[in-house]
Amino acid sequence: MTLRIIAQPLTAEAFAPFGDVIESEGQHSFHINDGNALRFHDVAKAEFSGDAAHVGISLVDVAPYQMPLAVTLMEKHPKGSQAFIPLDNEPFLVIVAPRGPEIRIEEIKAFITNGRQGINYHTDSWHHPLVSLKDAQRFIIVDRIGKDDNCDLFHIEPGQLEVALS
Ligand SMILES: NC(=O)N[C@@H](O)C(=O)O
Ligand code: NI
Repeated sequence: MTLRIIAQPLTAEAFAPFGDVIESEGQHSFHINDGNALRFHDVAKAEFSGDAAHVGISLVDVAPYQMPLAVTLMEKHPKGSQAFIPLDNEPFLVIVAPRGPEIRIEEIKAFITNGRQGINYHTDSWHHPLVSLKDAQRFIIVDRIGKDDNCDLFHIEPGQLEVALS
């Protein structure tokens, strides 16, 4: 029997156990550049650990996934946070699970972004690899750059879990 999870609209409150929502709504802001710009300040924290590592900024082009999404893999990064910021103003799917050594599929949560929102997974937060829904989408990634391994995987039996938009 396949468990089907319906993605819910992403909110900062619902996502708080897993990370930060990168958005201007509800954020502390102040004017800069002689009042010509409004800065939404410190909306998410980039974390990393390890000596020969740093926080880097990358770009990624993601091919769309078929929906409903068959979930067979989750991952986490124990040595740093990972942020994805969309550049195409298109909603994308965010799938997360509570912290811990194992994942119970009943506890997995799925969110759909509003197209403007980005997300920042906290260090060691279980998540599905980045899922775009329409054409190839481009994102900015802000995460730990290092030569050592920083990706724990959790495999889910095919046919156990799918995520749908409605
Ligand atoms: N590795 C990478 O850039 N991305 C994945 O960790 C992911 O969460 O999509
Ligand atoms: Ni990741």
